[in-house]
Amino acid sequence: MTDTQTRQQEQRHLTEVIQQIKQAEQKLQTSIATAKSDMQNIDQTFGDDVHVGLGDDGISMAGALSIHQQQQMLAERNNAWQRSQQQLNVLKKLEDNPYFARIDFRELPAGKEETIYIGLGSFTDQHDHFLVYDWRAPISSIYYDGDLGRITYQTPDGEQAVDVFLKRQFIIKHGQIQTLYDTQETIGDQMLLEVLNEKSSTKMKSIVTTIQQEQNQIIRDTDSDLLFVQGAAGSGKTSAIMQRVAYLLYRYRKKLTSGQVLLFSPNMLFNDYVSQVLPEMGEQNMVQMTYSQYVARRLPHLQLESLQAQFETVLDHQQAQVLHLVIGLTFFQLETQYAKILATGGVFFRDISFRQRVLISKSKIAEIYYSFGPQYKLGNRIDATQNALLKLLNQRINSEMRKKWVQETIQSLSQEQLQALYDHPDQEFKSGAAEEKFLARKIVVAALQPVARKIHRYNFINISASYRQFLKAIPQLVDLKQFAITEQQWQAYVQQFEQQLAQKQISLANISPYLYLYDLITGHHGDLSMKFVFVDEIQDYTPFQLAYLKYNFPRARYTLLGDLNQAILVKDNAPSLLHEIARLFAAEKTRVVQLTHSYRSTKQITEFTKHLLVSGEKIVPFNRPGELPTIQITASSSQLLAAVIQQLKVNKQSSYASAIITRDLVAAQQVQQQLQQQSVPTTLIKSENQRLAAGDLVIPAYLAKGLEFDAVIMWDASAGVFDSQERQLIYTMASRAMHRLSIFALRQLDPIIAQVPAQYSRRIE
Ligand SMILES: Nc1ncnc2c1ncn2[C@@H]1O[C@H](COP(=O)(O)OP(=O)(O)OP(=O)(O)O)[C@@H](O)[C@H]1O
Repeated sequence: MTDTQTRQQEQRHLTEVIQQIKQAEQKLQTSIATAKSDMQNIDQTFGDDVHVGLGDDGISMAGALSIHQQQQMLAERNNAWQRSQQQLNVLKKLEDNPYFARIDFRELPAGKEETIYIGLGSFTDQHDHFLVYDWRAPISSIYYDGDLGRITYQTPDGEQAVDVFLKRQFIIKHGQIQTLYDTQETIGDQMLLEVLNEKSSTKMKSIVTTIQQEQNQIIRDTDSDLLFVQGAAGSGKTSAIMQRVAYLLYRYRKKLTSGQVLLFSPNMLFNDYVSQVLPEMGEQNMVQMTYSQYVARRLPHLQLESLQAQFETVLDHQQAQVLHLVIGLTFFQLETQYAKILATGGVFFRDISFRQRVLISKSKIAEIYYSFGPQYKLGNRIDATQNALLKLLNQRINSEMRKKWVQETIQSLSQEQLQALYDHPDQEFKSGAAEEKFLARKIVVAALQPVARKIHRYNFINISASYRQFLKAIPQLVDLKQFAITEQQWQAYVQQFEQQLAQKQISLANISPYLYLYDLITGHHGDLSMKFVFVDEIQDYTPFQLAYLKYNFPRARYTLLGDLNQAILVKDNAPSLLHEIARLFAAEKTRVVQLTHSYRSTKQITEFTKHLLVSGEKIVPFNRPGELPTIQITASSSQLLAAVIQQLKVNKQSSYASAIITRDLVAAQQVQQQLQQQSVPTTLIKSENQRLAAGDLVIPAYLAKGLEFDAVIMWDASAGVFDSQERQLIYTMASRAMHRLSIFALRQLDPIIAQVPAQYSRRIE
């Protein structure tokens, strides 16, 4: 067959499939219309384009949504009508672009020839014959996993071998074939090149048509309890997460809901950035939050150190040593062991007060708590204490009823309020005294309600005193010398913690051990319903945090993704992180995957950025040609500004949106102001609670994490701006660029950038 004939034939097939899809759509629409009239309310509350946690009035709203709330919202949307609506949405997408690949194969040893088409979702005709296979169906993996010839894939009944003799890829737009390629390779480079050449957008896209073999391993892994993915910048880690969630929702449909999948993301901007990927694939978003949100939500009265402060805090050597202990796995284990000691002492309590009087004193509570024998576990002990306290509270009702305030309250009530207290109108009493007693009891019980609620919520535990006690006990629990810390240094740390707490502040390093102690005392078992937990940018987590996450979601399987070369918050700790995490999981259930290919940037940019690293040689650029990154060193600040303005213009001419990335927030604010004075409009991204805007941005490095831009302008990469520890920060900034990277410095270039061999960049004089 000639190329033209092939194309015509494929177009005919396409048109035929689209026709059938349209018919199916009509049918579904009719049945939805009927169901819809029954379910008006749900329709209004949970419209299909409500993305979880991302209301139109700003992302900050999502900050208030707890995991539980997000889960509920997702569950409620999971009703039959919503599912039909979802199906319809998938059909609408298929109508435009039903499939992106065709595979011809024969099942081995002796099957007959078959042709299948693969698309975003499955579609069958009236006879249940598959016209399009979902990309997540078992058979579809042969598209991603191998070349032509013998390939095996996993079916529910075990491994199946096939002989593949045609692999065809399509680019279809609005029902028309734009391009088709027959390919020998796993996924043709040409198709990938077309996709990667596209312009950036404020929302991440799905990569379903061009998933690479090494990425497919991650997406379809169902065996590991811990899947650890180390991948270079731009290697598709985040993309793989999104595809993996979609895959898991398909693979375990009916057993797994999107409310049982949780993604910890680096910041809220990132949540917004990835918010469209799953809906685009016809799936609901999973629960998403940042680690800070997760922990801070539990301590609303304390102020948690901000992302900016965390990034900008500079520690001296001694402080860093101490911190090293506090964020480590050893500390987690120490605390776990410490819980055993708590059965004999070390838990502190608060007085239970009522109307400015102590009702049950802390010493009384301690006496009750420690009256239970050693056989009581901490969780049981606190519950037994709670019961005893509630009983005591009950006993107080009678004596309280005789108090003056009760009489005064009764007298102050209006007739209406009084009536409301009776069990029913015209309630009879033996005597006036009996009636008075009845009313007094009602008043007292109502007034004690908040006290009972506090007891139910364990408000009688003094967690800060208990935690302080734990910190003070540390020198007895561990040999500080092993951590190169003196006892004095440790005391200084404890003192600093106390001072912060007195001001109602807590650092990110302390909040997790603080909460963990509370959990141990209360016997909190974590969220057993969460089945999959994803953590992106794992290099910015501490081993303690990861151990604590595992404690909180004990039944979940974990996918942890990161790039140890991009550790910008937890400096120094990255190399040992993998080692420490591995200790939390059984070795046979742990899988480590390395992604070495980098797709985001042009070959020239990746070649340049990998030389910023000490051992970046393992990074393999994708062969997408572009310009060399440029470096321009100016003699004065005004020249620097003028050069950047010029670069913005040049980028605009190439239809590139630019991101000016600065080292920190102060620099970003200054740049934006200077640009404003020159009437150059840019959007300053200064907080993670903002949304990404189209057009040119100014953004500090720690907020640019995980994002990408057509053109990156690295602002002020002059000597002295970055310290020698900030190689990874520079790498993160530069590796955000997809098509163009321009570096600007004042007078002298930063030494880390200066040591990149000259052939990888172009100097502009
Ligand atoms: N298989 C693929 N097909 C098409 N595009 C891809 C593929 N893999 C990755 N990309 C593209 O490469 C870019 C980088 O991907 P992604 O953001 O997932 O990488 P990452 O590893 O999370 O990067 P970083 O660690 O630097 O944030 C994105 O634009 C993504 O769409």
